[in-house]
Amino acid sequence: MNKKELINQIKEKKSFLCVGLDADINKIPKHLLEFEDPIFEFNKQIIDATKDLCVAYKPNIAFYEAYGVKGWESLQKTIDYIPKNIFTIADAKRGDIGNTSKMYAQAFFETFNFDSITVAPYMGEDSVTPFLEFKNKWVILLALTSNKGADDFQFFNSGDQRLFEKVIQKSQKWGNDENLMFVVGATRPEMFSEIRDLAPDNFLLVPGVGAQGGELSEVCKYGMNKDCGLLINSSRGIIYAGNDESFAEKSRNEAMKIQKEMAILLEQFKLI
Ligand SMILES: O=C(O)c1cc(=O)[nH]c(=O)n1[C@@H]1O[C@H](COP(=O)(O)O)[C@@H](O)[C@H]1O
Repeated sequence: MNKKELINQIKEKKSFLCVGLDADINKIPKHLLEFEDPIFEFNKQIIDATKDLCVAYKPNIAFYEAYGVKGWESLQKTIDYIPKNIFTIADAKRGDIGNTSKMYAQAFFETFNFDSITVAPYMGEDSVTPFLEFKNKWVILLALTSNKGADDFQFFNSGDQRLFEKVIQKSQKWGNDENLMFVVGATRPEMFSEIRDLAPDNFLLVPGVGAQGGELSEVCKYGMNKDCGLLINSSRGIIYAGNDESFAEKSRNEAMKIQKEMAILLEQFKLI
Protein backbone atom coordinates (compact mmCIF):
# COMPACT_ATOMS: atom_id res chain seq x y z
CA MET A 1 0.00 0.00 0.00
CA ASN A 2 1.35 3.47 -0.83
CA LYS A 3 1.12 6.62 1.26
CA LYS A 4 -1.71 8.16 -0.75
CA GLU A 5 -3.85 5.03 -0.32
CA LEU A 6 -3.19 5.05 3.41
CA ILE A 7 -4.16 8.73 3.70
CA ASN A 8 -7.33 8.16 1.65
CA GLN A 9 -8.33 5.32 3.92
CA ILE A 10 -7.83 7.54 7.00
CA LYS A 11 -10.06 10.24 5.50
CA GLU A 12 -12.76 7.79 4.40
CA LYS A 13 -12.97 5.94 7.69
CA LYS A 14 -12.24 9.03 9.84
CA SER A 15 -9.85 6.82 11.71
CA PHE A 16 -6.14 6.31 12.16
CA LEU A 17 -6.56 3.34 14.45
CA CYS A 18 -4.35 0.27 14.23
CA VAL A 19 -5.70 -2.80 16.02
CA GLY A 20 -2.92 -4.91 17.51
CA LEU A 21 -3.55 -8.63 17.07
CA ASP A 22 -1.53 -9.84 20.08
CA ALA A 23 -3.56 -13.04 20.41
CA ASP A 24 -2.64 -15.02 23.52
CA ILE A 25 -4.17 -18.49 23.92
CA ASN A 26 -4.36 -17.94 27.69
CA LYS A 27 -6.36 -14.75 27.32
CA ILE A 28 -8.83 -15.49 24.54
CA PRO A 29 -12.38 -16.53 25.55
CA LYS A 30 -12.51 -20.18 26.62
CA HIS A 31 -15.30 -21.18 24.22
CA LEU A 32 -12.92 -20.57 21.29
CA LEU A 33 -10.65 -23.39 22.42
CA GLU A 34 -13.09 -25.84 20.80
CA PHE A 35 -12.18 -24.53 17.33
CA GLU A 36 -9.44 -26.23 15.34
CA ASP A 37 -7.45 -22.98 15.24
CA PRO A 38 -8.59 -20.89 18.24
CA ILE A 39 -6.12 -18.05 17.56
CA PHE A 40 -7.32 -17.62 13.98
CA GLU A 41 -10.98 -17.85 15.07
CA PHE A 42 -10.33 -15.13 17.66
CA ASN A 43 -8.59 -12.87 15.12
CA LYS A 44 -11.28 -13.52 12.52
CA GLN A 45 -14.04 -12.37 14.85
CA ILE A 46 -12.01 -9.33 15.96
CA ILE A 47 -11.35 -8.41 12.31
CA ASP A 48 -15.03 -8.82 11.38
CA ALA A 49 -15.99 -6.59 14.31
CA THR A 50 -13.45 -3.81 13.73
CA LYS A 51 -12.56 -3.65 10.03
CA ASP A 52 -14.73 -0.60 9.31
CA LEU A 53 -13.26 1.30 12.27
CA CYS A 54 -9.52 0.85 11.79
CA VAL A 55 -7.03 1.45 8.97
CA ALA A 56 -4.37 -1.06 10.04
CA TYR A 57 -3.85 -4.39 11.79
CA LYS A 58 -0.62 -5.23 13.57
CA PRO A 59 -0.12 -8.88 14.44
CA ASN A 60 2.75 -9.05 16.92
CA ILE A 61 4.80 -11.94 15.54
CA ALA A 62 5.96 -13.13 19.00
CA PHE A 63 2.39 -14.20 19.76
CA TYR A 64 2.44 -16.55 16.74
CA GLU A 65 6.04 -17.77 16.86
CA ALA A 66 5.40 -18.87 20.42
CA TYR A 67 3.19 -21.72 19.09
CA GLY A 68 5.63 -23.01 16.46
CA VAL A 69 4.26 -24.27 13.16
CA LYS A 70 0.65 -23.92 14.34
CA GLY A 71 1.31 -20.29 15.20
CA TRP A 72 2.75 -19.56 11.75
CA GLU A 73 -0.36 -21.16 10.23
CA SER A 74 -2.63 -18.97 12.37
CA LEU A 75 -0.61 -15.94 11.20
CA GLN A 76 -0.89 -16.93 7.53
CA LYS A 77 -4.67 -17.41 7.81
CA THR A 78 -5.00 -14.11 9.67
CA ILE A 79 -3.05 -12.10 7.10
CA ASP A 80 -5.04 -13.75 4.28
CA TYR A 81 -8.29 -12.84 6.05
CA ILE A 82 -7.52 -9.13 6.54
CA PRO A 83 -9.24 -7.11 3.78
CA LYS A 84 -6.69 -6.06 1.14
CA ASN A 85 -7.43 -2.34 1.50
CA ILE A 86 -6.32 -2.35 5.16
CA PHE A 87 -2.66 -1.66 6.00
CA THR A 88 -0.84 -4.59 7.62
CA ILE A 89 2.13 -4.41 9.98
CA ALA A 90 4.32 -7.38 10.86
CA ASP A 91 5.46 -6.38 14.31
CA ALA A 92 8.62 -8.48 14.16
CA LYS A 93 11.32 -5.98 15.25
CA ARG A 94 13.92 -7.58 12.96
CA GLY A 95 17.28 -6.34 11.62
CA ASP A 96 20.55 -8.23 11.02
CA ILE A 97 23.51 -8.25 8.62
CA GLY A 98 22.46 -7.48 5.05
CA ASN A 99 21.91 -10.93 3.61
CA THR A 100 19.90 -11.99 6.69
CA SER A 101 17.76 -8.84 6.65
CA LYS A 102 17.04 -9.61 2.99
CA MET A 103 15.61 -13.00 4.02
CA TYR A 104 13.53 -11.41 6.79
CA ALA A 105 12.19 -8.95 4.24
CA GLN A 106 11.37 -11.78 1.85
CA ALA A 107 9.61 -13.69 4.65
CA PHE A 108 7.31 -10.86 5.70
CA PHE A 109 6.87 -8.92 2.42
CA GLU A 110 6.67 -11.82 -0.04
CA THR A 111 5.79 -15.05 1.79
CA PHE A 112 3.27 -13.38 4.14
CA ASN A 113 2.57 -10.31 1.98
CA PHE A 114 2.60 -7.75 4.81
CA ASP A 115 2.68 -4.06 3.84
CA SER A 116 5.24 -3.21 6.51
CA ILE A 117 7.53 -4.53 9.19
CA THR A 118 8.92 -3.07 12.41
CA VAL A 119 12.73 -2.99 12.30
CA ALA A 120 15.30 -2.41 15.06
CA PRO A 121 17.94 0.16 13.99
CA TYR A 122 20.78 -0.98 16.25
CA MET A 123 22.81 -2.71 13.48
CA GLY A 124 22.72 0.33 11.21
CA GLU A 125 22.35 1.08 7.51
CA ASP A 126 23.12 -2.29 5.90
CA SER A 127 20.68 -4.01 8.28
CA VAL A 128 17.82 -1.66 7.38
CA THR A 129 18.22 -0.94 3.65
CA PRO A 130 17.41 -4.50 2.42
CA PHE A 131 13.86 -3.92 3.74
CA LEU A 132 13.61 -0.63 1.83
CA GLU A 133 14.24 -2.23 -1.55
CA PHE A 134 10.71 -3.65 -1.85
CA LYS A 135 8.25 -1.53 -3.83
CA ASN A 136 5.20 -0.26 -1.92
CA LYS A 137 6.46 -1.86 1.30
CA TRP A 138 7.38 -0.01 4.47
CA VAL A 139 10.00 -0.10 7.20
CA ILE A 140 8.74 1.06 10.59
CA LEU A 141 11.93 1.84 12.46
CA LEU A 142 12.03 1.82 16.27
CA ALA A 143 12.90 5.36 17.38
CA LEU A 144 11.52 6.23 20.82
CA THR A 145 9.73 3.26 22.32
CA SER A 146 6.89 3.27 24.85
CA ASN A 147 8.52 1.14 27.53
CA LYS A 148 10.48 2.12 30.64
CA GLY A 149 13.70 0.64 29.21
CA ALA A 150 13.63 3.34 26.49
CA ASP A 151 15.59 5.42 29.04
CA ASP A 152 18.50 2.94 29.03
CA PHE A 153 19.88 3.69 25.57
CA GLN A 154 17.51 5.86 23.53
CA PHE A 155 18.23 9.08 25.45
CA PHE A 156 22.00 8.55 25.39
CA ASN A 157 23.64 11.72 24.13
CA SER A 158 27.21 11.61 22.93
CA GLY A 159 27.30 15.19 21.65
CA ASP A 160 24.49 17.29 20.28
CA GLN A 161 21.91 14.55 19.67
CA ARG A 162 20.19 11.83 21.61
CA LEU A 163 20.29 8.34 20.14
CA PHE A 164 16.62 8.29 19.07
CA GLU A 165 17.15 11.63 17.28
CA LYS A 166 20.20 10.25 15.51
CA VAL A 167 18.15 7.22 14.38
CA ILE A 168 15.43 9.46 12.93
CA GLN A 169 17.81 11.85 11.22
CA LYS A 170 20.28 9.37 9.80
CA SER A 171 17.73 6.83 8.54
CA GLN A 172 16.06 9.49 6.40
CA LYS A 173 19.11 9.29 4.16
CA TRP A 174 18.25 5.61 3.53
CA GLY A 175 14.51 5.93 3.00
CA ASN A 176 11.86 8.62 2.64
CA ASP A 177 8.33 9.39 3.76
CA GLU A 178 6.98 6.96 1.11
CA ASN A 179 8.68 3.91 2.64
CA LEU A 180 9.87 4.80 6.13
CA MET A 181 7.85 5.31 9.32
CA PHE A 182 9.01 5.56 12.92
CA VAL A 183 7.77 3.97 16.13
CA VAL A 184 7.20 6.59 18.81
CA GLY A 185 5.49 5.54 22.03
CA ALA A 186 2.35 7.34 23.24
CA THR A 187 3.70 7.30 26.78
CA ARG A 188 5.86 10.42 26.15
CA PRO A 189 3.54 12.78 24.23
CA GLU A 190 5.71 15.81 25.04
CA MET A 191 8.44 14.35 22.79
CA PHE A 192 6.30 14.48 19.65
CA SER A 193 6.99 18.10 18.71
CA GLU A 194 10.76 17.51 18.74
CA ILE A 195 10.27 14.36 16.70
CA ARG A 196 8.10 16.23 14.18
CA ASP A 197 10.94 18.75 13.72
CA LEU A 198 13.14 15.85 12.58
CA ALA A 199 10.49 13.90 10.66
CA PRO A 200 7.81 16.34 9.50
CA ASP A 201 6.37 14.12 6.76
CA ASN A 202 6.85 10.54 7.94
CA PHE A 203 4.03 8.52 9.40
CA LEU A 204 4.56 7.54 13.03
CA LEU A 205 3.33 4.25 14.48
CA VAL A 206 2.28 5.07 18.02
CA PRO A 207 1.78 2.19 20.45
CA GLY A 208 1.08 2.73 24.13
CA VAL A 209 -2.48 4.11 24.27
CA GLY A 210 -4.92 2.01 26.27
CA ALA A 211 -3.18 -0.60 28.42
CA GLN A 212 0.07 1.42 28.72
CA GLY A 213 -1.72 4.66 29.66
CA GLY A 214 -0.90 6.98 26.70
CA GLU A 215 -3.42 9.76 25.85
CA LEU A 216 -4.69 10.04 22.27
CA SER A 217 -5.48 13.77 22.35
CA GLU A 218 -2.03 14.64 23.74
CA VAL A 219 -0.28 12.60 21.03
CA CYS A 220 -2.35 14.32 18.32
CA LYS A 221 -1.67 17.80 19.73
CA TYR A 222 2.06 17.42 19.16
CA GLY A 223 2.30 14.60 16.63
CA MET A 224 -0.23 15.18 13.84
CA ASN A 225 0.98 16.56 10.52
CA LYS A 226 -0.77 17.74 7.34
CA ASP A 227 -1.62 14.14 6.34
CA CYS A 228 -2.56 13.07 9.90
CA GLY A 229 0.74 11.18 9.93
CA LEU A 230 -0.19 8.92 12.82
CA LEU A 231 -1.19 5.28 13.20
CA ILE A 232 -2.29 4.78 16.78
CA ASN A 233 -2.07 1.19 17.94
CA SER A 234 -4.09 -0.40 20.70
CA SER A 235 -3.82 -4.14 21.30
CA ARG A 236 -5.00 -5.41 24.71
CA GLY A 237 -7.36 -2.46 25.26
CA ILE A 238 -9.40 -3.55 22.22
CA ILE A 239 -8.96 -7.29 21.75
CA TYR A 240 -9.41 -8.21 25.42
CA ALA A 241 -12.27 -5.79 26.11
CA GLY A 242 -14.46 -8.84 26.75
CA ASN A 243 -13.87 -12.44 27.67
CA ASP A 244 -17.17 -14.16 26.94
CA GLU A 245 -19.25 -15.00 23.86
CA SER A 246 -19.79 -11.30 23.17
CA PHE A 247 -16.05 -10.48 23.14
CA ALA A 248 -16.05 -9.29 19.53
CA GLU A 249 -18.92 -6.88 20.17
CA LYS A 250 -17.06 -5.49 23.20
CA SER A 251 -13.92 -5.07 21.09
CA ARG A 252 -16.00 -3.23 18.53
CA ASN A 253 -17.35 -0.89 21.22
CA GLU A 254 -13.81 -0.08 22.39
CA ALA A 255 -12.57 0.47 18.84
CA MET A 256 -15.59 2.67 18.15
CA LYS A 257 -14.89 4.85 21.20
CA ILE A 258 -11.37 5.50 19.87
CA GLN A 259 -12.55 6.00 16.27
CA LYS A 260 -15.15 8.58 17.39
CA GLU A 261 -12.48 10.51 19.28
CA MET A 262 -10.25 10.29 16.19
CA ALA A 263 -13.02 11.67 13.93
CA ILE A 264 -13.36 14.70 16.23
CA LEU A 265 -9.59 15.24 16.28
CA LEU A 266 -9.35 14.97 12.47
CA GLU A 267 -12.05 17.63 12.18
CA GLN A 268 -10.38 19.85 14.78
CA PHE A 269 -7.12 19.66 12.85
CA LYS A 270 -9.06 20.37 9.61
CA LEU A 271 -7.91 17.14 8.00
CA ILE A 272 -11.40 16.04 6.94
O1 LIG B 1 6.72 -1.79 17.79
C1 LIG B 1 5.71 -1.82 18.50
O2 LIG B 1 4.62 -2.06 18.02
C2 LIG B 1 5.84 -1.43 19.91
C3 LIG B 1 6.81 -0.49 20.20
C4 LIG B 1 6.81 0.13 21.46
O3 LIG B 1 7.58 1.04 21.71
N1 LIG B 1 5.92 -0.27 22.39
C5 LIG B 1 4.99 -1.24 22.15
O4 LIG B 1 4.17 -1.52 23.04
N2 LIG B 1 4.98 -1.88 20.93
C6 LIG B 1 4.03 -2.98 20.65
O5 LIG B 1 2.71 -2.42 20.62
C7 LIG B 1 1.78 -3.30 21.25
C8 LIG B 1 1.18 -2.59 22.45
O6 LIG B 1 0.19 -3.39 23.01
P1 LIG B 1 -0.86 -2.83 24.11
O7 LIG B 1 -0.07 -2.18 25.19
O8 LIG B 1 -1.57 -4.06 24.56
O9 LIG B 1 -1.77 -1.85 23.40
C9 LIG B 1 2.56 -4.58 21.58
O10 LIG B 1 2.43 -5.46 20.48
C10 LIG B 1 4.00 -4.11 21.69
O11 LIG B 1 4.92 -5.10 21.34
